[in-house]
Amino acid sequence: MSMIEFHDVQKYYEHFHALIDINLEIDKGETVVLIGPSGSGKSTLVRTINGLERIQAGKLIVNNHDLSSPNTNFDILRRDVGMVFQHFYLYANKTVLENIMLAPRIVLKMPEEQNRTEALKLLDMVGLKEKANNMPSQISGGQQQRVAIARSLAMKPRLLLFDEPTSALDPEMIDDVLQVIKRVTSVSDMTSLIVTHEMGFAKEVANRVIFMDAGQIVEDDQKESFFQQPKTERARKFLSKIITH
Ligand SMILES: Nc1ncnc2c1ncn2[C@@H]1O[C@H](COP(=O)(O)OP(=O)(O)OP(=O)(O)O)[C@@H](O)[C@H]1O
Repeated sequence: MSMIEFHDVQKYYEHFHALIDINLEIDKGETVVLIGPSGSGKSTLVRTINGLERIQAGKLIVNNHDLSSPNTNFDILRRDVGMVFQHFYLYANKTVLENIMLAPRIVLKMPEEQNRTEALKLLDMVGLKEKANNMPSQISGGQQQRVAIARSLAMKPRLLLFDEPTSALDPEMIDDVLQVIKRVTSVSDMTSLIVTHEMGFAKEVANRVIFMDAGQIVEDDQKESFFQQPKTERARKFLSKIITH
């Protein structure tokens, strides 16, 4: 069963053709990593999936919602589609625990006790239970990003999108966040699409790798084949330039 289907999708920013003939199908439960040079369209592609960017042509189906239709209800779509951004956007005037409990309380009308229990469980999962009553400004950037991940999970998304979740972090914070993402994507039956520049992480966590260049999907392959034998010269060049670890 598909979670995401792109059929001949085109996206323009004014006259700039940012996504060109995108055809892509991602099944429920897959963990897909999206890589490619800066400006190749990775963020744009991910942002079309929850309607932060609209497409101009083609068909885009996400969790059975047709995003190419003018009648799409994005509020309903976004209940099932979480997103973790480069910057964490926590509510600065609310505690870590309150940040996690807010959306389930308001959107899902979850009873308070259940909400608190589940939020604490999620904080435990991201290794931050002892920070529940701290304010976001009292924890590190890496810890804030782990709270943002817990906050997304609190809505029990079917699909979780990550847009360069570690690129705003100090190097020593990156590993903890990547380990949390790895844990989250391996224990649940959620579908995940992750834009990252961390190749070591992509090798560890992905089932499948999509490589974009200049607005197009150039390769779409199982992780092993992509990293061992990229099919195109563009992907070979990209892989030879980046530092792997
Ligand atoms: N709002 C916008 N208006 C006009 N052009 C845009 C807009 N957003 C992105 N672009 C352009 O679209 C192209 C793709 O951008 P996008 O951010 O999707 O690339 P990316 O692969 O995510 O890059 P990076 O790895 O640097 O984040 C770039 O050339 C960018 O300048």
